[in-house]
Amino acid sequence: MLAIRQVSKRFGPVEALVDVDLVVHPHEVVALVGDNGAGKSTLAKVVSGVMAPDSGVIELDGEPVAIASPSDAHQAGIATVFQDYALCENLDVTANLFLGRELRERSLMRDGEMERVARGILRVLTSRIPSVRTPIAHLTAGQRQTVAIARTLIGSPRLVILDEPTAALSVAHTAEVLNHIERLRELGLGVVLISHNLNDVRAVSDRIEVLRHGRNNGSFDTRNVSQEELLAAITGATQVPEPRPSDVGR
Ligand SMILES: Nc1ncnc2c1ncn2[C@@H]1O[C@H](COP(=O)(O)OP(=O)(O)OP(=O)(O)O)[C@@H](O)[C@H]1O
Repeated sequence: MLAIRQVSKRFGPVEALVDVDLVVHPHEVVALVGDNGAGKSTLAKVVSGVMAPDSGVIELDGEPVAIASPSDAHQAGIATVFQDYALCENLDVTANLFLGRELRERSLMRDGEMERVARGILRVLTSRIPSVRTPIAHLTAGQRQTVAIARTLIGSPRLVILDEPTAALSVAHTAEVLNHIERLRELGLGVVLISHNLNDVRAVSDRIEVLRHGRNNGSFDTRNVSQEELLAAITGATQVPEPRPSDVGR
């Protein structure tokens, strides 16, 4: 569905991305991992139209597409949840889901219809948010992440990119968000999960792509990769053998 080919992006002397490739299929969760500064967020921003790459091609269904703005990405069916969630605290769940894309009939907002759709989306995600009329300010961090993910489903996306969705969450809320990611896959979407948490990545992804210093540094089937292989790809280290007892103190 999505293919990123040979994408590069530089910030002055910093090579944030160098000839990066990434492919995502429908019904697939691809985890994008790498150390701080590896280029993960830059790649997410390029695919979501927040910043333009210096070179490279983005293809959807095998056809090159120009994603020059977030609105282009939205039109192409690409939705992204960034780390700050970008929710309005004073507005309720429904208003946040439809922010800037409100359903209207002539000039009147179709509140009832928006509420119905909001409830439907939260049901699909098996969310535990009690009411779609609750203001965001009254929600837990986990529930806010749920709303941010639910918002991606307005407008029927094909690909959802989640940038560190569990970074600020408790164990229970993390489990809930991982469950939402599984639901997105069941719905047939492609998901790119950017995460530092290898437990989360292992729990929910089908494939793991490693970035290191802005370059591809390994592609693994989640079921078959060992923790050591993953860490070696992330850190760039080759396997260091354990010191033998006879070496200790030398
Ligand atoms: N707007 C910018 N201006 C200058 N340098 C930037 C900018 N955005 C990112 N960089 C640099 O590009 C490189 C890649 O950054 P990026 O944020 O994509 O990495 P990351 O893998 O997402 O890291 P983290 O896990 O810490 O979020 C880093 O060296 C970073 O300092």
